[in-house]
Amino acid sequence: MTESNPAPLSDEPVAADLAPEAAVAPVSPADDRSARTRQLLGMKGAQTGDTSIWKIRLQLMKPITWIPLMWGVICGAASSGNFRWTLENVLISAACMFFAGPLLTGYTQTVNEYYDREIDAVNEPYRPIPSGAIAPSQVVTQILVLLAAGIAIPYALDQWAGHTFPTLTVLALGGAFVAYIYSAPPLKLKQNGWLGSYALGASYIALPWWAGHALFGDLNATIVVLTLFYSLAGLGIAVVNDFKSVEGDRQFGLKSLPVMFGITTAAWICVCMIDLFQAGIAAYLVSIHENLYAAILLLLVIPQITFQDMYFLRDPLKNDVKYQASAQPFLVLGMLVAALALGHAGV
Ligand SMILES: C/C(=C\COP(=O)(O)OP(=O)(O)O)CCC[C@H](C)CCC[C@H](C)CCCC(C)C
Repeated sequence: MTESNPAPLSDEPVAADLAPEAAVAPVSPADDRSARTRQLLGMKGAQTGDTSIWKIRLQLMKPITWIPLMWGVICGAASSGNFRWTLENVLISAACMFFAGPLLTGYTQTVNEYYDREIDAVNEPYRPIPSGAIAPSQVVTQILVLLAAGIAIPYALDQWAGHTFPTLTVLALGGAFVAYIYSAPPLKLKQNGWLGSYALGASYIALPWWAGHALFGDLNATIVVLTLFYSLAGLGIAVVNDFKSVEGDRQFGLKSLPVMFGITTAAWICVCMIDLFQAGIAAYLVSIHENLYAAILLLLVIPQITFQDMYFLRDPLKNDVKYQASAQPFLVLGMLVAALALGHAGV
């Protein structure tokens, strides 16, 4: 069975029997605690065996992945140049972060888990659907609830902002659509390494940025183009995520960059994209005379290059998670620096 020709969508738990070893391996109490936390956050190295349906539902939504989207909203609010520290603005921003993170990213991840259940039975059999912890029909209900709430809140925020054109609602609908075609057949963008990774990078950097910007200011073409450019660095980050599943991806015909180019070349493509596109944003900041912000952004790229050299390029398969944990804080801080510069320049 290949990814391009996926299994019929039955209501049966997919593959508890494909991964019996995951359920019986003995673990120490410390390992057990860590595995449970990883399970709840939706991280690699989790364990099976949780019986609470709410914990399983949360695990499907991968809370760890909400953070970049929530951060993107903050960047957008900063780049609008209009954010003021009032209680109302803080609550409104929190509502925007809530729909971008828990609701729509939660929806995205749940859709992804649903359509990936066959391949996950090979790559990560401890995940909720392949381990049999939740039935696919329950997952579909979860997807619909998250989607409905993830559209209702931006609609309310459009009313608050007095938008004549419902920008936030349209962004949410567009994001939900991209999320769907990313994971679901027939398009399944993730099958194509370039397209899928760019969709992911843009959705994690540009879309929430646009939402935060539109909430407090006017979303204009310059911000749209710049953030789409920034998303090419996000593409590099997205590819880092593909090294862990290279064997299963190859087996299921998914053309991720590591599958297409091999581990070493793909790792170099990753780091070049991450570094060069951040540097490109810094160059733009210089061009609009935001030199201090540009210098800070470039300084934040240096530790990322260091971690690429120390961890990622030496062994991308072993050090992918370690690299992300070490380098990503600098990348996301750089996003905020760029956003503040744009807000300061009144772009
Ligand atoms: C499902 C996603 C990544 C997981 O991909 P993959 O299956 O390759 O990796 P795993 O093996 O680790 O599962 C993320 C896909 C993102 C998607 C293209 C679009 C996201 C849309 C946003 C959530 C919408 C935000 C809207 C906005 C207005 C804030």
